Amino acid sequence: MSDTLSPIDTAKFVAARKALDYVEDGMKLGLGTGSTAAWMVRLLGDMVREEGLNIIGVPTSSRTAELARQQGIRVVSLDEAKWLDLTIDGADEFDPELNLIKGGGGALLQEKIVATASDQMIVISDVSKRVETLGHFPLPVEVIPFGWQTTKALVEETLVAMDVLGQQSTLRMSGDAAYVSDEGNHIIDLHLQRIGNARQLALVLNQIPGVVENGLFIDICDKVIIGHGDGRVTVRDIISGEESEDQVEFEESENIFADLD
Ligand SMILES: O=C(CO)[C@H](O)[C@H](O)COP(=O)(O)O
Repeated sequence: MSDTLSPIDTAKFVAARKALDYVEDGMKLGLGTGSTAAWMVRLLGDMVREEGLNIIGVPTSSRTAELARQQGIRVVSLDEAKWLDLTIDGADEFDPELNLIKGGGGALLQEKIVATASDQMIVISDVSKRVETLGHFPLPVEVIPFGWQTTKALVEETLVAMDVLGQQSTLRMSGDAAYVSDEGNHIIDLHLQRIGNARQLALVLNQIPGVVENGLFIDICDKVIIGHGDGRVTVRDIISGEESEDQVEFEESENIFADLD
């Protein structure tokens, strides 16, 4: 990877960096999954080492657990932590109400459980994920392997009955085999283009036998930190309605991307 950050990497980096302003000593933190969240975990590791913070992390995937441990962050299960102060995670899309599509990285089930068990969820994202209406990004639906083809057919029938635009669904693959989540499930991606009523769709999908969870996060996210390619961040809080802007300064020499795989 080049030593110079691309605008998209800069945007993700500054969003991740800004999120750490909300981390306090003694917090129990939900640690998200994906490239933006991975950079947040790396920066959090630096903070824990340099400032000696007493932080407990609950990862939302085996990948994040491994990274957090490598970074010297104390990792516990959600059952051990019970309730979290804050979860910081990425997203595939967010709308003006801060409803989200998540699960592009296949970790939506643990991500939703962890975010819901937190006092606050902050999403960190580059500006490209901001949409007026959710649905351009394929909506992931996690299903149990038993009878997954029947579940897929039922999901498609449901989309037709709800008159949702675009009713195609595909089984997510990992090479030649079906993708298997950390919980041993498969993922069906729904290619919808536009989700008119995300709240209703989220509820209806979870009524279908075989569906474990869907990637619509409704009323879960409290704040979004949007990174821009020039180092600016916009912070939007859904509860206060406030929006603020800041500039995150960093040296190219601290390019944490340079040693990523
Ligand atoms: O939901 C997720 C993983 O299941 C990720 O948060 C989402 O896919 C965004 O990833 P990235 O930060 O790499 O763009």
